[in-house]
Amino acid sequence: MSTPTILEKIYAQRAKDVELAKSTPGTTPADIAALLASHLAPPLIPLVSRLARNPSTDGNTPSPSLMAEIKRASPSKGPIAPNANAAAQALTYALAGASVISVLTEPTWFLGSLLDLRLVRQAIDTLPDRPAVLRKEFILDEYQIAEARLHGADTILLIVAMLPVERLRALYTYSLSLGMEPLVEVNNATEMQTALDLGAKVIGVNNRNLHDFNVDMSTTSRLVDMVKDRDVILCSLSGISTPADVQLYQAQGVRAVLIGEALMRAPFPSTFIRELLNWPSPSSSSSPQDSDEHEKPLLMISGITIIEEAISFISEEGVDMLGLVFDAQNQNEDSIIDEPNDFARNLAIYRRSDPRYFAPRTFPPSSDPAPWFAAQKRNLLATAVRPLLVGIFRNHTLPEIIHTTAAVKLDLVVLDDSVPLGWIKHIPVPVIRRFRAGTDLRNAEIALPGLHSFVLLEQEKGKDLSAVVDVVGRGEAPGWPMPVILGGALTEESLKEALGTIRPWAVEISIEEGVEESMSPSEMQKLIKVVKRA
Ligand SMILES: O=C(O)c1ccccc1NCC(=O)[C@H](O)[C@H](O)COP(=O)(O)O
Repeated sequence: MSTPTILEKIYAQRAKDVELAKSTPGTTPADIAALLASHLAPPLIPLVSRLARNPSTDGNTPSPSLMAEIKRASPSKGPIAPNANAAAQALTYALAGASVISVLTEPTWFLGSLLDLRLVRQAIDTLPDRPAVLRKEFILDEYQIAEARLHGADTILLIVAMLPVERLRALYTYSLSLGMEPLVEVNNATEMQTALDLGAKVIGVNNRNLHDFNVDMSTTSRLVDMVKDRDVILCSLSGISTPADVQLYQAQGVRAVLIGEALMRAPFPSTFIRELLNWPSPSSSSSPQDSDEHEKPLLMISGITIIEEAISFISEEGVDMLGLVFDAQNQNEDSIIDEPNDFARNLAIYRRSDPRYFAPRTFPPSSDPAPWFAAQKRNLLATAVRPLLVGIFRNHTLPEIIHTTAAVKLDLVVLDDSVPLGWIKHIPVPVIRRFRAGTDLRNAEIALPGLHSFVLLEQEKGKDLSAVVDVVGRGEAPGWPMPVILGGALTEESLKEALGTIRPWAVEISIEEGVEESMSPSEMQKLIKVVKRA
């Protein structure tokens, strides 16, 4: 009897692993099916269209898309990066422009897990154009496909060399039934024909022979002609580590490259990715308008409670956001909260007479990948409507907030950090969450993506800026400082210092009377000047 190859060994071990999982209470096939039927699998994105878009499709020969792999170890190389943080690595790949994150979930030889898959999905879930998540696995049973879907994969791998054709077809069909177009892996012309006969839309040629570990970079080149003029995305997998590898495949019509080891070993994966794929750095692809807007902070005047005051501020040039206070415990005649319909009527009349509200909408100049808060800021900066109406709610119930937001046609809502985070999903406009910078913010859910869109840090009288510096410095992702709106008790000096160091993207100046941070009209004018000159 011949010694089993590594692929045969992995197959045998995985078959045992699957049987064990299937017989474990809580993860039986019936359990997984019930969880899927309860809508517990997160939403999918389609692999084909995600792969077809890449960060540099402008040129005549578009760059291949990147499928970036999380690979702690391998049978051929042993440990590569055993202590890697799968979620952080995936976020880095995504922000560098990867179209797919490939997650090896095999535990024995690759040190992967379903937890890695789930964490990867979670880490990139709130990115505006997130990469697809691939469960890179030795799939031999429908059970593994259902597991993949439940844990957040958008696609799975099917290895032609490992499966009898009928099994391959059954698994392919099952994956499609769950909405996932698989990546079908081949290593020679016979396997390529099998993949084509299957109707696979995404075919990966593995340059590595999975029986003997031999890596032959011309494997992909030899099979390119078999997919010419077909509706197939051809990918090249394994052994890719230099720009020359990518350029050669690009010239041959390869549309995606899957890279594991070289990325896991790169000290600076983002830079490495840009060099490898010859992608421009994100800043140079942003338009001057974008960078100019980023430098100049927006001005938010808040604390307005009276209808006439609001209308007069709206007509004033230079105010970007207008904060209207709705305080359920402090109502008086003519206040906006008492007469939201009056305000909405007046506002509608005003808006009809103001050409700014009919200015053509501009769209974000750049579709560079960005994490949640940076993307929210970018989207807001792209809106032509100024001033944006911001409702500052105090002591209200959720239904009251929802009703008033609609009645007054608010663009944004400010909520205190004491308000339950869960409310945010139900409020129909983006939410600014206000935190007091004087309190201990280390465990506050400031940079939690996916709920509030913006963070307002309220400076307290007599305190230095260290708490704000800390929040900004910790950032929302590696290399991405946390964008903040700065408000509260600001002086000319502290504001100048903040604009130079923490660079808030907006400054809130409150004219509300009777609160600790209220200021005289002359103080307010001084602060406005500082913001406008920034
Ligand atoms: O990588 C191995 O040693 C290996 C051995 C046996 C079966 C599969 C194996 N790797 C899986 C892959 O296909 C690669 O992880 C993937 O293509 C990335 O390759 P690389 O860029 O060379 O890490």
